[in-house]
Amino acid sequence: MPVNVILGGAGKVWALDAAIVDLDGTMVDTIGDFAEAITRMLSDLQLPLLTAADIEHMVGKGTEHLLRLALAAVLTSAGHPKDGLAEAVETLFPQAMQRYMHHYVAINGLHSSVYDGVALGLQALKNAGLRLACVTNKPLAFTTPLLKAKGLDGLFEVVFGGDSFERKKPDPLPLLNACQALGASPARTLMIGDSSNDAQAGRAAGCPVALVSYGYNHGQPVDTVDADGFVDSIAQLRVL
Ligand SMILES: O=C(O)COP(=O)(O)O
Ligand SMILES: [Mg+2]
Repeated sequence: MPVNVILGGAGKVWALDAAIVDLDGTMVDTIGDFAEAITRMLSDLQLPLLTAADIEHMVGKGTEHLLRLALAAVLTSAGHPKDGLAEAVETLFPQAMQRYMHHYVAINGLHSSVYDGVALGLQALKNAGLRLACVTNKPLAFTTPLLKAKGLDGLFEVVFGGDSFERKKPDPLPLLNACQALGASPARTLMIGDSSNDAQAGRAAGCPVALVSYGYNHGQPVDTVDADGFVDSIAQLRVL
């Protein structure tokens, strides 16, 4: 029996069997973790530092993308011309990645917190009969311990990271694989995320999409993103 869920205030009712939930910016505010690991990495490379606000705009498309944007920003601020910037980023990239991974594992979860309504809202969806998966672009080695540290691991039947498959969100592949793992059809699996990245992946997979209003969305207002509903808290996804 599908579960009827309303996506937001005036939202339409969706008959659902499952939900896929994004991690960074949707369940956990992890900007503090990203900022700490990037600061330590940039210090190791003796490069200028970035603010947490700068970093917030760069999160959501996986670690490689984040590090390339961070390196390009600091090289530019240090006066590097646009010409040859991409090559300079690639030269620094392997060492940046090595230092970043080293630091992130040490601080994972220490500078981050679960958003209001996440545990309550997801538990209500699960109690109503929805099967839950977590699909994030965060590396799986950081995802599993973070979910556990924040007491969210027991909610999910399956958890996939940015390195679990050949392609990451916004590609639909991780969502389609999650639907398959849950034995649910995409049309009856809700994608819950915070960004256009999640919405695009959801649309391409054929999943309905609900976005939270408080996440990162690459520094853009989230209400302009094509989605089926918007909520200020996951607890606002109401089961009928
Ligand atoms: O880009 C990341 O590392 C994480 O992003 P996500 O959890 O929002 O998918
Ligand atoms: Mg996100």
